[in-house]
Amino acid sequence: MKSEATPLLRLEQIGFAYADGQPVLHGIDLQLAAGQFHCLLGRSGCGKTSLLKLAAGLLLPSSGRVLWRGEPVRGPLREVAFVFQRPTLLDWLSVLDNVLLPISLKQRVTQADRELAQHWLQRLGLAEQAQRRPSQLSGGQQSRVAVARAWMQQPALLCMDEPFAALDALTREELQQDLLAVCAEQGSTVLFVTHDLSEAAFLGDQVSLLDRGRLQAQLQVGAERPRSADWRDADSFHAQCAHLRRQLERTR
Ligand SMILES: Nc1ncnc2c1ncn2[C@@H]1O[C@H](COP(=O)(O)OP(=O)(O)OP(=O)(O)O)[C@@H](O)[C@H]1O
Repeated sequence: MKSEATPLLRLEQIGFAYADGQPVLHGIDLQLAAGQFHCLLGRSGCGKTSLLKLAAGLLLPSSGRVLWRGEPVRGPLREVAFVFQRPTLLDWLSVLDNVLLPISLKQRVTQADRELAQHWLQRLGLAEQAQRRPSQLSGGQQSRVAVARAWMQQPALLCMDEPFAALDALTREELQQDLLAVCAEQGSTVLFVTHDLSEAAFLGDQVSLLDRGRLQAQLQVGAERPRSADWRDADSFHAQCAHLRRQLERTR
């Protein structure tokens, strides 16, 4: 019998190598409880995306195991939604139909599905854009559509791979703020890849710092939720960033 304390996701001593045989990840232990926001932080090429794919069952480990609700993962997890750096929207569909895509690929779209999609578009400030094509939107708006589409799936875990990295600094901060607000409303569990330490400090409850495929440190971010935009100006936020920077500087 699984205890109440079974984490949603547990990675045990994960090692991974791609087909070319080069090891990419070594002995990673990580766990994620329901409702947590966990950031994977590290320099380019340290293995963040590979770890995210392993967590979602898109890759299988070479050694160790991934447990989802206490059960070994053997393939892609259906309860997981992904948001990538590029929004990957289909330009021959309207914004609304892009948001509905996870549903329309599986079954006939109902009126309730349309209402839910409209809800997410409205929640992310895109109500006016529903009938436009993705190419008619700004980069920030396209990222919002990708986030709305992920929420349509009502995922138990949201995996995000540098979703805001291509955006300008202010738009990125607005999206981070909106993401936190929706996560708080939904009680979402998020695994979020970034190489931006201030993004990790602002969003994460925990930050796992990766260095050349190894977990170098795991840090708790001591700030309470909800975190407002004002927190970015607070001494405690700057202290978190400075702490992460010192840890990151130890990596190469
Ligand atoms: N399909 C693949 N086949 C072989 N090696 C790969 C493949 N994908 C990634 N790698 C290698 O695995 C290592 C980790 O890559 P990964 O994309 O996980 O890092 P990352 O930290 O997400 O990088 P970035 O921040 O630049 O996106 C790199 O050395 C990369 O070259």
